[in-house]
Order: sequence, then C-alpha cells, then structure tokens
Amino acid sequence: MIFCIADSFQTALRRLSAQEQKMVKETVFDLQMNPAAPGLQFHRIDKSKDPNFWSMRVNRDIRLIVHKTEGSFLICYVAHHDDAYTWAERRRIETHPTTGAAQIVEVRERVHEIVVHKPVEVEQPATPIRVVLPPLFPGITDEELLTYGVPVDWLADVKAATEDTIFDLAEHLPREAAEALLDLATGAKPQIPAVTAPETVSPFEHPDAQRRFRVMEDVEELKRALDFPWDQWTVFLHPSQLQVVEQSFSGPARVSGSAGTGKTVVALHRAANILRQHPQARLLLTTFSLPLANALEGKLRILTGENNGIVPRVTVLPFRGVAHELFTLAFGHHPRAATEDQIRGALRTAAGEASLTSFTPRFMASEWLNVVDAWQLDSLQAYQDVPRLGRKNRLGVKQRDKLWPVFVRARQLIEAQGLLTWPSIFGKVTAHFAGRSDKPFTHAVIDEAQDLGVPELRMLAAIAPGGPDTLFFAGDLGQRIFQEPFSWKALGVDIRGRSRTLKVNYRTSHQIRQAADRLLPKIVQDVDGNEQDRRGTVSVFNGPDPEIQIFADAAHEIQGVADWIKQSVADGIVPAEIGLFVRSNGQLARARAAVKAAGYTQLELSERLQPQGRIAIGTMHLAKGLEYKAVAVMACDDDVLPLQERIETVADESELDEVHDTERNLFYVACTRARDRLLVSGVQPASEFFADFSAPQDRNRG
Ligand SMILES: Nc1ncnc2c1ncn2[C@@H]1O[C@H](COP(=O)(O)OP(=O)(O)OP(=O)(O)O)[C@@H](O)[C@H]1O
Repeated sequence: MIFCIADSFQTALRRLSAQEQKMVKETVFDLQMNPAAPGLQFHRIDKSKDPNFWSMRVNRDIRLIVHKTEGSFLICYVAHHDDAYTWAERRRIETHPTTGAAQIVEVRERVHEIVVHKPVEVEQPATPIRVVLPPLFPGITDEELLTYGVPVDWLADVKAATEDTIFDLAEHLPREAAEALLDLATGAKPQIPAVTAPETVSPFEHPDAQRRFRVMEDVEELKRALDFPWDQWTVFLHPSQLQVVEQSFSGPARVSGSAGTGKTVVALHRAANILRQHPQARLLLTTFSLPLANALEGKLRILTGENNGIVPRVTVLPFRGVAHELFTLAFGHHPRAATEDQIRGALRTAAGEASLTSFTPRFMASEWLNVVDAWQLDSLQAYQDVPRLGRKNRLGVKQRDKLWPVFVRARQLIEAQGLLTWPSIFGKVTAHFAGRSDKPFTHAVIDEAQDLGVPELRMLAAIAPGGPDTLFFAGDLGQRIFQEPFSWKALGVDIRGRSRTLKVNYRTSHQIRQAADRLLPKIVQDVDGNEQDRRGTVSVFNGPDPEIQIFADAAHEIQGVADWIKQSVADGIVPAEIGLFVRSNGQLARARAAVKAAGYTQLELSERLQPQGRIAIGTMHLAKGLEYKAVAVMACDDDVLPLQERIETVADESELDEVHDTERNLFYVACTRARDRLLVSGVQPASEFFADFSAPQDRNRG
C-alpha cells in the first residue's frame, strides 16, 4: 500500500489557520500510522465522478479529501466542509492513457465557464468591437496533445484555445500539459520527460506524477511536508529538476536556467542526496554572500531534518568564508584581508614612486583586480602570457613592461602591512590543498556560480577531489554582475557535456518573466562554448502586466512609488512581501522617501544581513537570490542605469560592452525578484533599458 500526499493538499493546508493546520496534521499522522484504524470516519463523496474519493472528518468543519484504492492511499485536499466537497466532486484521479502518469483531472463538464483573464482596460471604445482571435494551435492532432499529457476531456478546449484564453485554460490542466501548451504557444518544442522502461513504471512513479504526488516513506518525511507547507520545493520536483538531482555526472557539472527556475532548489536536493547516499561525505555548500549562505543553510535543514546526522557533515559558507576558514586551518592564524581603499592606496603609491602617469588610477585598479591579482601572477612572463579573455582591450608588451613593477611594488606595500588581498588568500588556500590527496571536502555544491572569479574557482577545484559528482555548480549566465568571464576549462573545471538548463519558472508570473527575459539575449555562451538558452522558458502562473512609470522629477516618482506601495498593501500584500531596489547607494534616499511617504518604515538590506519583517530596500546587487511578492525597481534614470560613472571611465569599446552587459544583468536580477507584481520607474529621461523591457523584440545579441 503506498501512502502519498498531493501538492494540492499542501497548497490547501497553508490556507488554513495555524490551529486548523495542527488538527489536520494530527489526523494525517493517525492515517499514516494506520489508515484502517477504527476511530477514523470516512464518507464516500457520492457526487464525485471518481468513486474512490472519500472525505474524512478533522473537526466539525474541516474535511480531508482522500483517494483510496486497494493499493494506494492519497491525501489530496483539505478545506472547510463545502469547499472540500466541491473540490472532490469536480475531480478525478486517473492514469493518462498516453503518458501513463497519474493525474488529478478537473472534470470538464463541471467547470461551467473558464474565466478569461482580461488586462485592465484603460479606455472603453464607444462601440465595443469583438475581435475574434484565431485558434492558437491550428492543425494540432489529438495524438500530439495526448503525448503532452492533455486529458482526453480537455482536447476540444485546447484545440479551440486562443491567445486570450490560453493562460486561464492552462490553470485547469495538469502542469505537464499546461507547460507544453505554453511552450507551443511561444514556438518552442515541448520536452517530454524520458521514462526508462515505461511498462514497468507505476503511474505514481512516472516523473510527471512525482511533481504532484509524493510517496511518504516515513513519519519524518511526512512531518516535514506538514510542517512546511509553504516549501513545496522540498517535496515536489519538476521532472527536469529531478533528473538533474539524480543524475550521476562523470565530472564537474552545472545547472543553469533563467531566474526562478529552481537552480538553488536543485543544488539543495543534490546536496541532500549526496549526504544521504554517502554516509562518509563531507560536503561544502557555498554561495556568493553570507545572507545567501544563511538562507541555504536554513533550507537545507528543512529539506533534510535536523536529527539524521546530515547537518554536521555539511559546511555552509560564502566563498570568502570558505577561504577564511581553510586558511586558518592550514596556517594556524586568521588572514587579514586588505580593503579596497588600502589596495587602491598601494597602487597609487607604487605608481607615484615609479612616476607612472600614462594610466588612469581606475585602469590600474581594474587591471590589478581582474588580471594581475585575480590570476595571482607572479612574474612578468606570466603577465605577458595571461589570457585576457574578459578584457578584450589589447595591452602591448611595452605597456605591460611598464606596469609590472608597479604591481610588484603594490603587492609589497600591501604585504608589508601584514595584509593579503582576497585573491591571495584564495591562492594560498589553493596552493596548500592542490597537491594533496586528503581534501577538506569530498563534494562541493556551489550556488550563484556565475559570479565565481578565477581565484574562487581555482580554490574550489583544489579543495575537493576530482572525479564523478564531486563538483556541482548552479548559476545563470544572465545574472553575472561581479566577475569578468573567463575559461573554466583552462582552470581544469571542464563542464562541457555536463551542463543542463531548467525551463520552468516557479517564482515569477508569465507577464513579469516575459518582460524581464526581453532584457537579455536569448542564447548566452560562456567562454568555453557552453550554451544557455532562455527560449522556451515558461512560468507556472499568471499575473498582472509589469508597470513602467516615468515621472517628471524625483518628487513625483517618490509619490508614485508610495501610491504603488499603498495600493499593494490595500490589495492584501503584507509589507514584508514588498521589496524596493535601486541601482546604487546614491539612489537609496529616493527609496527611503517612497517608503516614508507611504507611511511605513523600511528595513535596509546589507552585505551581511537580509532582515525580514518590513518593506525591504536595497541596491540591485543585494537583490541577488531574494524574492518578494511585489517589487519596485525605482530611480532608473537615464544616467543611473546604466551607471554613467562606469561608462565614463571605461578604457575601450570592449569594456563598454562589458559595462552594458553587467548593468543589464543587474536590472534583470532586480526585476526577477518579483513574484506577482512589478513596477519599474525612473525620472524623465528614463533608462534606455526600459525600451527593451516593454517592447517585444526578436533579439539575439549572443
Ligand atoms: N519544484 C518546485 N516546486 C515548488 N516551488 C519551487 C520548485 N522549484 C523552485 N520553486 C520555487 O521557485 C522559487 C525560485 O527557486 P530558486 O530560488 O531555486 O530559483 P533560482 O533558479 O535559483 O533563482 P535565481 O536565479 O533567481 O536565484 C523559489 O520560491 C522556490 O521555492
């Protein structure tokens, strides 16, 4: 007898009050212990088309809907009495005749009308004109639709679907069918999950069924599913996610995908799987910043539970935290890291001593940061030979001859103060562990991998052994905001052939994702030729179109954003679910003023803290990895985004491209933090990126 919970049950559970949830949990635990226990009261749902639906009493008002057959027991739904009955009367659980996956199917004749989502109409024409839209899928056959998992009852509706009805229709269909239709609507070819030996796979084991039914193996697993109904990602994975989680790779591997496709979720499940399968594993889970590392740690605890010996075998730290800890372990004292100001000061002094005036301080700093220090160059020859991939600017042999002594001197000045730069801290850890067979970790799982620099990647390759499944990266090339591109392969981390892309966006509505995707090229390639294709990405839910507002001046914008905050709260969004982002510290005052004008107080994000509980404000860099129900990306004026200061100081054309790319990526990161509601605003003349955001374009800048 299999005992499963359905995603529809978890979603319904979180709508109940805490007290009601508690009672539901007790009932479900009793059921799992013994579904045939005498005290449990079941009533068949007579009006349901499916004779196996039963209701079960939780208290006077709350009913659990279960689906019982000889071999299975499914907890499907929970709600107040009438709502629970209506849900069950309108559904059937069946095995799809073509795909073989178990599905919860809405009974077509009971869905009296499919409400068509209408965008807000600004102006009503005097005589309304009814535009009859053509069907979206002319010529598609029933056979093809069935291969995507469209239930037989719904074939006719799908064939009649138009651009206006498709989103609402999709909400009535099983997810695999909905995603396939949205793919088809955007011209992409739906991917059908590969099932090995389909005849031996039970309907509940089918990858498409596992996204909505999960067998609960033990009480611990059930407890976690009931304790964290908001965290459906812990229980139900998309087939493409599940595949990457379970696949064995012969070397370093990477999962990519646009923002919100569940890369972090995959990284967490993979980490948990490794720890379960290898009782001796010592795993490093690492990411860009401390708040993100803290968030990963919290999520890993939810996923694995506290008491099974897994947590002590994991180290969760930001990239620099790993280097700091391993440096201390290797050398017996803490490293002292030089600040940016100290480094710039050393470069200035060294250039002054050498009377070198032909390079701007900004150029020298960038050359130091991205080339000399990043690659830990230790000789003029190494400087002459280093690949200058990120910096397409040519720097002649003579210029390097002149610059090199300045860099050598700058390093001496830094070290004379007992300081090390971060790349040298990474470098020393790398050198210490590179040749050893005993590594501090057996496996490393790395999130936000698009922002790994040369020193970080080298260290990661040195602190875990090579071989199958030891290094796993998650990242989105379109969200690279800190590092210049470089070849991973040249550093011995070759992921070619082991790169997978996720396509289903769980975070962001169709409307916001579509607009944000227009900011980026559809296909991006890294230096080693690994491609990330954003085409064919679909979202799992619908929402209002993002708003663009351009104001005459900052005062009007502040008032406009304040009104937007008030409206969001009036619409039921709690302040803690609202985030405001600006390009840099210089515009934070505008965000603060907007929150104040709306009558709230804000919490400010920082590099060490992601406080929660009130409206959050921060720079776009700090938006990385976060999500809110409603987001305003404000103060996007023409000279702010892309940031004029950066543009003015570029050394050449290629650096200008790099600035434009990373500024665009930043805007993309900020916009994709929004789940349901997004406002982007600025003062006239507004950011040039607004044009791409609002106008559909078939652009491929790859
Ligand atoms: N299988 C799933 N079921 C339910 N929710 C999911 C699933 N996978 C991901 N999510 C949710 O989607 C959101 C985005 O997931 P996640 O943060 O892993 O995406 P990401 O690709 O790492 O995003 P980003 O690139 O913006 O950091 C989260 O709220 C996560 O809980």
